[in-house]
Amino acid sequence: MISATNITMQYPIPKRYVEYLTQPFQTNYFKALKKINIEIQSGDRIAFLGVNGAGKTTFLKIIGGLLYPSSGSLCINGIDTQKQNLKARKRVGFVLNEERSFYWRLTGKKNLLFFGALDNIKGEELHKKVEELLRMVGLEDSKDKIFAGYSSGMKQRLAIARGLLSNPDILILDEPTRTLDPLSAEVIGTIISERIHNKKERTLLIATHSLSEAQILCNKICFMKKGQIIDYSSIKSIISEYGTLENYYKKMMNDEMVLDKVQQKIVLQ
Ligand SMILES: Nc1ncnc2c1ncn2[C@@H]1O[C@H](COP(=O)(O)OP(=O)(O)OP(=O)(O)O)[C@@H](O)[C@H]1O
Repeated sequence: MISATNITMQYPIPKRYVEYLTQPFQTNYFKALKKINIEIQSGDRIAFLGVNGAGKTTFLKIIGGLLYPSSGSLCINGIDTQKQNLKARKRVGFVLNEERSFYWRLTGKKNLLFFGALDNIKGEELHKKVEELLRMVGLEDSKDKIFAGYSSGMKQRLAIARGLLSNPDILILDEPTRTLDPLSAEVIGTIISERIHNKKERTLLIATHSLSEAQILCNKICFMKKGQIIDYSSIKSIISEYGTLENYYKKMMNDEMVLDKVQQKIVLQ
């Protein structure tokens, strides 16, 4: 179980920008997360939705132990990610949507061997694990190609394999199909639903802007707005109330637009 209690995240604003802000907005910090409280049950598959800048990636990085919150606590199966960071991080695999962290001149297989060794997996066990993961993500025939020669879809599949090296209970995927064409996106979706979730009752946390991806891969929605969770519901209950995820999303967005207009009016008057 993942348990977040009063998680707040403040990013520093560089001094040179602060002087352009007018009172009452003049502050040295930007609050990206505001008192987040949530309990996520093991085995749940949750889509994090919300507009750009809502705080999804920041919150997922805190769950993954890649960022420490400014205040509050985050526990994974009772392990506090700040007090026992390494132990908690072992339970979580993180698939970021960026390629820079791989070694471009190494083959896909050698990249996985390198990251596996960093995870302290050794010898025969490491080789077996890497071969198994390459098969799982359908890269067994391209494992000896250098990473630079991979397509975006192949790079993303390798990133998923890397996220699974430590056999984590929780897999976090940040916009896993953002840069992919529809067919490559479908392949990733199939890998996630048929080979990753089904294999082990893994908890999946997926930040996405694709409602169809959310509906196919997940059973719950966590809707974020301006650093807060404004809704956490099962997709079943959303569909029975709103008919479609699109209607639900529009309702959430309309509320936001109405709120923004009200705030604009207040500022303008
Ligand atoms: N390292 C950072 N330093 C300063 N501000 C940051 C940093 N990272 C994120 N932010 C700010 O925090 C807010 C939340 O960002 P975050 O990336 O978590 O949102 P998001 O919901 O994942 O957005 P997107 O859908 O665009 O990925 C944004 O306003 C962003 O500009």
